[in-house]
Amino acid sequence: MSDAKASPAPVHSKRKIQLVDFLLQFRWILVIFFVLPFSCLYYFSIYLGDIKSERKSFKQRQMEHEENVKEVVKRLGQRDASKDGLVCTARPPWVVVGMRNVDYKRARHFEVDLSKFRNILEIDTERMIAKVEPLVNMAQISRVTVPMNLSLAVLAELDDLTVGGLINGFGVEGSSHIFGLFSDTVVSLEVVLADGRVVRATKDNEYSDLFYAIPWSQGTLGLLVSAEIKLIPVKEYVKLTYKPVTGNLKELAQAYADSFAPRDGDQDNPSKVPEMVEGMIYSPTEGVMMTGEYASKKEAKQRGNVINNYGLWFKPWFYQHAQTALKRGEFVEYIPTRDYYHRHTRSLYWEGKLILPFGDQFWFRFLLGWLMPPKIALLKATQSEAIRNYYHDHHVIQDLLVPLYKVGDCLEYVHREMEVYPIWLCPHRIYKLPVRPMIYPEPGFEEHKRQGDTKYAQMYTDVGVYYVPGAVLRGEPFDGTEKCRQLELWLIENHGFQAQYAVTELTEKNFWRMFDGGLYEKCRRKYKAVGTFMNVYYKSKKGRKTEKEVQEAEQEKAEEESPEVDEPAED
Ligand SMILES: NC(=O)C1=CN([C@@H]2O[C@H](COP(=O)(O)OP(=O)(O)OC[C@H]3O[C@@H](n4cnc5c(N)ncnc54)[C@H](OP(=O)(O)O)[C@@H]3O)[C@@H](O)[C@H]2O)C=CC1
Ligand SMILES: C=C(/C=C/[C@@H](C)[C@H]1CC[C@H]2C3=CC=C4C[C@@H](O)CC[C@]4(C)[C@H]3CC[C@]12C)C(C)C
Repeated sequence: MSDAKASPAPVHSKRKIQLVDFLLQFRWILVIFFVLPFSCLYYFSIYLGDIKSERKSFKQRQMEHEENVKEVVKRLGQRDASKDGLVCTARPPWVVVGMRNVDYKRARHFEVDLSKFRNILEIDTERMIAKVEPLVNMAQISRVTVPMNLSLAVLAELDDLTVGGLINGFGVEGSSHIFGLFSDTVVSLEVVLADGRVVRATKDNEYSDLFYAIPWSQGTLGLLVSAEIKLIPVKEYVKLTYKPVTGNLKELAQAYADSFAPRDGDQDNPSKVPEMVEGMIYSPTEGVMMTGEYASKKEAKQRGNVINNYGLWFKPWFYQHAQTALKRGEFVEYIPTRDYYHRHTRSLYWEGKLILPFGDQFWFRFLLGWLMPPKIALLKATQSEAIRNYYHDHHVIQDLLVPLYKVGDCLEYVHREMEVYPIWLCPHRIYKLPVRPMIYPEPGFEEHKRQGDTKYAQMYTDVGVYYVPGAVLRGEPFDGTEKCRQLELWLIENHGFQAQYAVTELTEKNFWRMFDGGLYEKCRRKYKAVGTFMNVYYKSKKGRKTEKEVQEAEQEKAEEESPEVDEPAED
């Protein structure tokens, strides 16, 4: 019998208005007078740091990198296992992009400061590789590579996302139906292990197990100090086609699949598969599918073509602009490539609407649009406990990774249980690998020859569900915690995965039903992470860590080491 039972029919009683409703309603005052100006200064100081970094030669950056790695090794060596806590990075909880409370950083732990690791170390145009440190963020890398007509193969959308977070967690973008997740575009990882050894892990060297185990491990196998990432050639513009679709949710899901996955299975044929894809579902009956191709400046500037300089501060928010296709019909425009990559940043997808309800109005965009977006770190630093809890209890921010053929079911589930719109759809491959990492395709998927699948990868979709649920908008009760728990069970039953930046209610048993722990545990023991780094479930679990939990985590020992696993790793 199904574990993830659908909830009973909606209760139409009214939810009591609480203090937090007022806090949210008037949050814009704090945002306009404090968060936005300080965000601007914050962004500017980061920008100055980037410029300072860019003025150094690659050689100098590499030399500094080597010194900084030595400092990390030294710091790890200073840890006294008998009294210090387990290791994690020194990034404060409020600085990170995710929704989790990062409670493990509020309990006993041993911090390693990686803040100096913010340089682009090399752009190798022959190997088509960017070597970067883990705190390099998406805005920084696109600012350097796009003018060179190069880009990371998967360039995650929000400016502030870091390479370290995207590799140790997950990253996805409109090109992921070709290249997979962010971690699939990584060529090598330079990692400081628990015992202080610095190793370079690639797909096919002696550390290939570590290479495959690091994605989704949340920094619990070692400290990443640099990564080589695949670059692709790009052009100055993206020619974007907005196609409106109507029908029921299953029909919308099919139209979305048809927008990038040829029904004849010719998924690797560039003439049939667009270079970029995303879908927006605006209601149970309406959506807009967007497909993009890189285009040269010459092509974009040809007579009759519409250029949309989307980076200009007063431009309408992207999801609203795309929605106009429902009224005006299919249209095409040329967007400068970097503006396209960061198209959802200014409005934080559509979460900006709740934070600044008039942020999308023309007068606001024109006067203050240049200050947008508020820095997520400052929003988090200034949100009270009440607002934080509100986001857990009466809001949904989740990314659901589901097989493409289940997108229709997933949309119906989300509609029935949460009624959140708009919904973001972004296809991505999950590769069949020689080993089984934490996330993996459905066993035997290739036999079904489903739309989007190839012999070597199953096509998935990131279903992004962010916003206020219908019940909450109507003033009815909504139990966010229970809805989240049910959603996670639905994902487990449907071979789906939950993005780890989002809040989770998973028990440890269910966490390891969703994610595969085989390779991860093996690497934890082989690379002596047990007893030095926290366990990924301990990091993910919601709620303050009790002293008992902290002690248990610190005392965790690899009790069932199999001899084959226990072999010391070679240098
Ligand atoms: N478009 C997209 O793909 C989007 C992705 N996201 C997700 O948001 C998350 C947050 O991003 P961000 O703020 O950049 O990352 P975080 O700083 O939140 O890092 C995420 C995890 O990775 C670990 N980590 C980060 N850097 C290192 C390192 N150098 N060595 C070892 N472990 C490391 C962190 O460990 P520790 O806890 O020790 O600090 C943490 O557990 C990402 O994981 C990403 O998946 C969110 C929005 C959009
Ligand atoms: C995963 C993706 C995108 C996700 C974004 C929509 C969310 C990622 C982090 C989210 C936020 C973090 C912290 C916040 C502070 C709160 O006070 C308000 C909400 C928010 C700004 C929140 C908003 C949604 C996110 C930006 C990709 C894969 C598309």
